[in-house]
Amino acid sequence: MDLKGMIREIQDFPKEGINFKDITTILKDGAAFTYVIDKLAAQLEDLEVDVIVGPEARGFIVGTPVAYKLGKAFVPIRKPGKLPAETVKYEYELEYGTDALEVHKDAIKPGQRVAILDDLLATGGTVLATAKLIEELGGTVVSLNFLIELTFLRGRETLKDYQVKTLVSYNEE
Ligand SMILES: O=P(O)(O)OC[C@H]1O[C@H](OP(=O)(O)OP(=O)(O)O)[C@H](O)[C@@H]1O
Ligand SMILES: Nc1ncnc2[nH]cnc12
Repeated sequence: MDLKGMIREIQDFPKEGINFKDITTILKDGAAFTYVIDKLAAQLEDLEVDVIVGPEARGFIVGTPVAYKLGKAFVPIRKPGKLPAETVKYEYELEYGTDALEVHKDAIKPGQRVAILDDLLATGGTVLATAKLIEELGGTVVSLNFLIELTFLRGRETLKDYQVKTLVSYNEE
């Protein structure tokens, strides 16, 4: 499956200088979407994962079907003010700005084994923040899995303490 050929690239979105990788062109193709979810799920088969965690919003798109396929729990990580119960918060930087993420305090039981899923690894800030939130709750992050990696942004260096797996990589903007 030529995933790279199916990912649409939009220059200067959401601001000048960013070459946006648009996965909606994969999502709207049932066979391609199924292929991606099956591949991401297969990477987790031997890791005895208890919980799949995904950051808003595109982490939900890849995380929830993988959790369903593996028969595992899903925990959403959300932008501030969206989760209704008591939360913990972590602030982080993105390729284009800064943001913060939250998780419910009771979302993870201490000792649970967690895989974090997202569509794209850029600087690694989003998923590092997600991993820190999980660890603050006592979870163990056993894998970070992405559809796309922008290698030139060196996210793997930010995430050097973790196992990182990706399906498609871009070596230059
Ligand atoms: O590795 P990083 O530099 O952190 O960048 C990657 C993150 O950026 C995008 O999300 P975005 O914050 O644009 O939010 P969205 O999923 O709601 O579109 C993407 O879905 C990743 O979560
Ligand atoms: N270049 C990019 N394309 C799509 N999503 C992103 N998130 C951060 N950088 C991105």
